[in-house]
Amino acid sequence: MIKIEQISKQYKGAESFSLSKLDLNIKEREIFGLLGPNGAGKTTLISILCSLIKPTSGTFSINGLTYKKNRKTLKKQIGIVPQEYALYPSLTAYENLKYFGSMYDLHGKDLKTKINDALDHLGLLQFANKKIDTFSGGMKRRVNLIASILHEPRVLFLDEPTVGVDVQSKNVIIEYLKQLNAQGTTIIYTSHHLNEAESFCTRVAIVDHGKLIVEGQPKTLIANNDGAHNLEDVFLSITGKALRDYA
Ligand SMILES: Nc1ncnc2c1ncn2[C@@H]1O[C@H](COP(=O)(O)OP(=O)(O)OP(=O)(O)O)[C@@H](O)[C@H]1O
Repeated sequence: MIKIEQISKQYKGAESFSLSKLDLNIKEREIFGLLGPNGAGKTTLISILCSLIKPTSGTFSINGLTYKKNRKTLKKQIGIVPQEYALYPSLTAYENLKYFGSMYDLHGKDLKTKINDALDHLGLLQFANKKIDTFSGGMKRRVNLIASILHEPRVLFLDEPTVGVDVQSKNVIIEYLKQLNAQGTTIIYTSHHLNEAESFCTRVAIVDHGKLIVEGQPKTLIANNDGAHNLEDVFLSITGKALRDYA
């Protein structure tokens, strides 16, 4: 479904490549985890796949469609949950979602039902008419997620959807994503929560220094890595223990 061929990215003015000749295939209905240390290139790859930025070289297609030729069709088929909140703080949750829905030509009763259903599923219906700036981090993450799925995308990209949220919110988010996946949505997400990725993802890729290091089912990667008991052991054995600070 997603075919990535030899994607490289060098940001303007940067000395090195943030992605280097990366190849990857993601199948329909997968829950695919992009894992890697800080600065590995995960956000860069997701941003390219969502056409927020252009690759320096290489190509990709989603469902056989490319942004160059099929921009409008593709835009309707994908949903994006960015790392930063895309919400308007002085508007209510409902007003925010109405706005995002209208960007995908959703209006009236249909939109209202979709918004209320999603708010209900994510435990937010009673807060529908409260302003976003009164919401906790976990509540904002859940509204951010709803904003990206109202148009029922076939592929959903999420950049660290459970960062900075409590365990309760995290569980609700993961369960909702599993439900979307069971209904046919392909999910590609980045995370630093390796326990979460191990149980949530059908397949993961570990990237480091802009390169794909390994990919496979979590259980296969664990079995193939001597002495590894879980995905975190695999991750540390592949990426090492050195800190990855950058500024
Ligand atoms: N706009 C930019 N201009 C220049 N360099 C950038 C830019 N955005 C990212 N980079 C660099 O590209 C590399 C990959 O960054 P990226 O944000 O894709 O990593 P990441 O794996 O998502 O990291 P994190 O886990 O910290 O979010 C880093 O070295 C980063 O400094």
